[in-house]
Amino acid sequence: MARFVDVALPVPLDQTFTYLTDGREPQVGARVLVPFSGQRLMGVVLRAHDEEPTTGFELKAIQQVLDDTALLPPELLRLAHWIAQYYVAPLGEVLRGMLPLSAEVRRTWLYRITDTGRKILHEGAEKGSSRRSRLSPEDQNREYAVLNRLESGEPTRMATLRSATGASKALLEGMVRKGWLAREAEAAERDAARTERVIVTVPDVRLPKLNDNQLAILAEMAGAGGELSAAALRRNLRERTAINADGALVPAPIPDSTVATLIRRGILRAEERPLSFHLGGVHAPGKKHAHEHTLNPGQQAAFEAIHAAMQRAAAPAQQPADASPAGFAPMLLFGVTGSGKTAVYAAAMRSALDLGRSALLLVPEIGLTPSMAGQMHAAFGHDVALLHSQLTPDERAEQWHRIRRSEARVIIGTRSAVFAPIANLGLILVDEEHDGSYKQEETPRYHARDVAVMRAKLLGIPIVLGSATPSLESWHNAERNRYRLLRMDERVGNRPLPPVELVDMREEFRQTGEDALFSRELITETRATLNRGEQAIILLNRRGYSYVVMCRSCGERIECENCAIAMTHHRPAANSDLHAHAGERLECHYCGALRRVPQKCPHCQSEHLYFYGAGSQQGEERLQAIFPEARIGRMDRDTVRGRADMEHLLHRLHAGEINLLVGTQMIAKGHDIHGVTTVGVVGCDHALGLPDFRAAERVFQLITQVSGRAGRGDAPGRVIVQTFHPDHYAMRFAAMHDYVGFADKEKQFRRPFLYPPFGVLTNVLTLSETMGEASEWAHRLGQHLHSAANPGVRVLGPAPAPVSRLKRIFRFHILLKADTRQHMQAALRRLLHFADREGVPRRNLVIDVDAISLS
Ligand SMILES: Nc1ncnc2c1ncn2[C@@H]1O[C@H](COP(=O)(O)OP(=O)(O)OP(=O)(O)O)[C@@H](O)[C@H]1O
Ligand SMILES: [Zn+2]
Repeated sequence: MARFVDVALPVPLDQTFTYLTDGREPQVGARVLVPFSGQRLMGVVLRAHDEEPTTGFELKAIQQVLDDTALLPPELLRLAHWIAQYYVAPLGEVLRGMLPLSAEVRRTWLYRITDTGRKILHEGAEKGSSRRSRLSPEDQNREYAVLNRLESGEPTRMATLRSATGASKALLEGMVRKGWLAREAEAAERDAARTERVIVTVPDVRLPKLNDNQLAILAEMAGAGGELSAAALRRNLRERTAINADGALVPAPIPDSTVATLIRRGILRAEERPLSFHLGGVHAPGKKHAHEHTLNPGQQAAFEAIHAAMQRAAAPAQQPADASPAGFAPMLLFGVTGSGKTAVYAAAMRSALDLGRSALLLVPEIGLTPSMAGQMHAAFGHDVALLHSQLTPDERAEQWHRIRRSEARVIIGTRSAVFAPIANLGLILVDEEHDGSYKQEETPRYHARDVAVMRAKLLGIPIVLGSATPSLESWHNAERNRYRLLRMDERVGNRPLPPVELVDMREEFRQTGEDALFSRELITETRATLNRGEQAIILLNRRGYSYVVMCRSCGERIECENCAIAMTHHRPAANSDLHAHAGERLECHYCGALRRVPQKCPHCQSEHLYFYGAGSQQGEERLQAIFPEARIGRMDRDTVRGRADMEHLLHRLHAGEINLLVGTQMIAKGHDIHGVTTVGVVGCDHALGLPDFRAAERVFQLITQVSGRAGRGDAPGRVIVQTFHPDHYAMRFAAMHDYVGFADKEKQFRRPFLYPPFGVLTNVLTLSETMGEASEWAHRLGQHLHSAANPGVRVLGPAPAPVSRLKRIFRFHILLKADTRQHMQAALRRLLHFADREGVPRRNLVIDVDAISLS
């Protein structure tokens, strides 16, 4: 037995820690609790050995072994090592990110009867309890009760046994010592029974005479496909609106008791379902699910390429324990908006299952695209597990263990699902691979898309990155044949991509003399759309009412007290009890700070405060004034706080209850609403001016994606983009639906400056509560970087970060660009050593490899 174990701990130090095993040798990959500078920390065992450490410190012993077997399989341990190396992140922090949350540490015991136990039970049954025992007769009876209870062989939880038999924990442990029972740890069993109430329309009932409210409920249920969680239904009924005799939209709530009446009359039915299986029911009535389509030739070709790659990967039999990268097959599925990528994903995952493998689908944010999870649920039923950030720690643990026990073989999740402990993984899909939410913005600062590629490589399996607007990084890889390019250039059903018109807002001003928010063109087109009974979407990519509050006298903007960020003005919400922050206020969108709208300028006491820059809230108000008859909905962080809000909004859109939608970039995310024919883009220009080399790429992506929402049904679509920079190449190529043209142009700008994908980028930040310290550290690191021999590395800065203060922390940064990853990693290791020597605390240093946000 090994005397020592090396443990990775979640502390910002790039090393592991050695502990004495004290006779309890945990498996590599198991979790342990250990003492660490006065605390008890959970760590993961990486190595067991007999090499006496030479540090001279007195070694401590592990306090508790939490898992009998490795919680993380070797595959994920290898991935963790890669991440720690690649992102220059402490291994313990990487591992912590891989495991379900610490709620998991509370574990339960399962007891099982042994052969000895069975023998005792049978002897007792024959002879009565005549054995010699030090126990009281009551306790002896309890022991028999326990054995009886376990006789079937089913492992049973301690709590269940205790309440069923009255046995104490000590009594059970005594039985384990005598060898009558075996005990094993099982952390997740306790959550298996979590359920929720779902309301279902009973099919084929003859309807009795119903009143208006009852009919409205049935319509609501039909709109949701005949099935809705009780909570969602209750909420939809509470917030229901109707059009009154004057044509105005008025609140028309329906009491919950009406649902109960319908259940009593056998028209609806309530069912208890395991919680994890309600995956979002937003689906337009009559619309087919992704897996129900017969693939068109473009989809079929993409599918066949993926299928063939899976078959090749499956060929060598020794996976995954001895994975060779032979089956690794990265593919970029470049399919225009509305080309039907979801159906390709569904078909590919189906064939992974047919080959006896599991499949992982990563999505940017489940809350924003509930229909993706819903589609996969429709296709794969209870084979699906969901992992996303809105789960409670217990729910998360439950899903995690379902996956680990291979009860779910189709795993859908956001960023951290890339670490799901999936056995026999055969395919990884990354939807909307360009999406910024795949990047984790705290330690370990990994990019889930890139980690997914590495996981596929370590396992030797295919991976598909899908997008209508691939990141330049992925595109570059496809161009250099590192990724196989699969293209779908056509929309399904031969639908055309919508024509995009750029409206020059400078010209608009010259002609009208007015600084209008909406151009005449957009208003005319929107009116025509609404009159035709179609739907329109307008993007206003800032939330709130006005995003700048400025003093006319001194010119100062009102900034957040905690952050170097202008505050946004919010007006009271119309139906204010729905929102956490009602009332008129200023809000910081970085730290959430609120303050009252001041009467006077805080700097010069002038009373002339000026509010400008329309956000989505103001957009909604102005649109309502222009189109009083329109049924307007708003989609932004103020109206959509969770998945239920999003589902509710989408549901009303599909049902046509909303015919004009205004919102932030949330409206651009993958929604497939067939009635939308017109899309307007207002005020995207500011993003072009941001100090970030990806600004043009982001604007191109946003315009292309939001344009992609138009014309997905039978009627053709049309897009109107208002801009002050109609000649900017991001605008021009987006208007022409020319991704390749955009990428070529963009590369010309990036290549000479060694920006990704031509170079490797790292943003190094120093953080401190005092400006002096942050600045001084940055300058010392800067000096080191400028003077050290770091071949192939260019250094920009130090300088205050674009957001120079965030949540009261001052921020300086240095940008590093390198020709190769090796050069970058060498420079970063040297930098960390230097920082360590100079006493710059690791906590105050951010090393953001492949940084996505430079602010
Ligand atoms: N073979 C097919 N025939 C007809 N319709 C199809 C077919 N495949 C998919 N569809 C439908 O086409 C629409 C668009 O599909 P989907 O949402 O998957 O597009 P997408 O490629 O993901 O687009 P985006 O990038 O804009 O999200 C959906 O309504 C889907 O049901
Ligand atoms: Zn703030």
